Amino acid sequence: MRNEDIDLVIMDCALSPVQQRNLEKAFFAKVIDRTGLILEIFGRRARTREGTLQVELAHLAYQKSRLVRSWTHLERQRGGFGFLGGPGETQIETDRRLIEVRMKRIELELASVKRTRGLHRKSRRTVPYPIVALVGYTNAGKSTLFNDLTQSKVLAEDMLFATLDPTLRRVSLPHGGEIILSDTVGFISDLPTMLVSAFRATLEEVLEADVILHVRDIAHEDAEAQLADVETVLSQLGVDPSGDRRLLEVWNKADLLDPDALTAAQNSAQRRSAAARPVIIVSALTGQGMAGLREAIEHRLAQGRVTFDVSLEPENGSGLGWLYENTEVLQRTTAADGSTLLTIRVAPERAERVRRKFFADGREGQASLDRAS
Ligand SMILES: Nc1nc2c(ncn2[C@@H]2O[C@H](COP(=O)(O)OP(=O)(O)OP(=O)(O)O)[C@@H](O)[C@H]2O)c(=O)[nH]1
Ligand SMILES: [Mg+2]
Repeated sequence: MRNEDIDLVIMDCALSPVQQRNLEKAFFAKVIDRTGLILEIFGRRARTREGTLQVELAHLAYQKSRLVRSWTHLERQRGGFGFLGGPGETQIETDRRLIEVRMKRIELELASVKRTRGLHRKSRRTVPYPIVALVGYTNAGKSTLFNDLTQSKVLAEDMLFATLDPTLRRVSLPHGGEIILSDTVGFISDLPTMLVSAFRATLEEVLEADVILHVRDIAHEDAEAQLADVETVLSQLGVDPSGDRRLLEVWNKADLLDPDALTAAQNSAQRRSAAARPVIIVSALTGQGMAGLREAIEHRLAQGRVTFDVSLEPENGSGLGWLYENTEVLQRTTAADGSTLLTIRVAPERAERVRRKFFADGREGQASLDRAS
């Protein structure tokens, strides 16, 4: 190894600090493990305050876990004399406390950054745009898809974790509905749990989304394994991959499939969609299938939404304003007597407010539930 002029060895597994040290001695080169590498990449990609803080938190959690491990190792060496303590132990205890203090501080700062973002989200929520979140394995094409849908230029690169910070944009759907699309960090197999928890704040966007697009690189040789990995992370976050009705699978990079593979994919997508687990096949690069994706998002959002026909007195300007601000106005006409007739649509959780505000006399017959499925 010495002769090969190698500076860095990356092990695709987890290493204990002792293993790492022994390997460094043997290789005469710096050695890092899988988590160390992921942290390194994350550190380079972080752009926003939130991203930087999350990476730092993950780094500290990593360091702390390694202190614990070497501490038990020392314990074992000392056998039954642990109660005597020792210089090594004291040092490690101090280090650990210092790390904990810093982690606490970062968590507080993260909470405040997140609160500000939460406020933003809340003000966004009063504008009734549903949120559509992109999730998927790193390099699956989420950002490319995001750029196509939003006509913007978020960094999309053939590299791991090109996206680290959440990015939000507004998108218009074919029938005029608007959504907020959210691009986010990609997943990877064996994503260390400390990274998942450090990035929880970012990934929580996903939990609040109205539709979750799971973007898959369907041409990748490990497509099935990546599917399993992403579903594991989703479960860790509290999204049930097989039961959550908000999930839509997007099979991306269809342009890379040969005709036979494409036909096979189309057939299995059809079967899945018949079983109410819709799959949309696209190529974010060529644009193939993207119109279908937009429609599928729209369709999914319409599910469970309640449509009302509301009639407003001509002088009820505030009611009109409220409806435009809080609901999706599908149609508006003026009746002969000057009153305004509106057809509006709202998410199920808003339907009650509309009822109370405009149907106090209990004319429930005017609401109808969309049953598109
Ligand atoms: N051939 C082909 N390449 C694609 C397609 N979509 C994305 N790519 C390429 O795949 C690579 C990764 O795309 P990104 O959009 O950065 O992937 P991502 O999922 O955002 O990746 P991370 O942010 O790293 O998690 C880029 O080189 C894209 O050009 C597609 O439909 N077809
Ligand atoms: Mg990306």
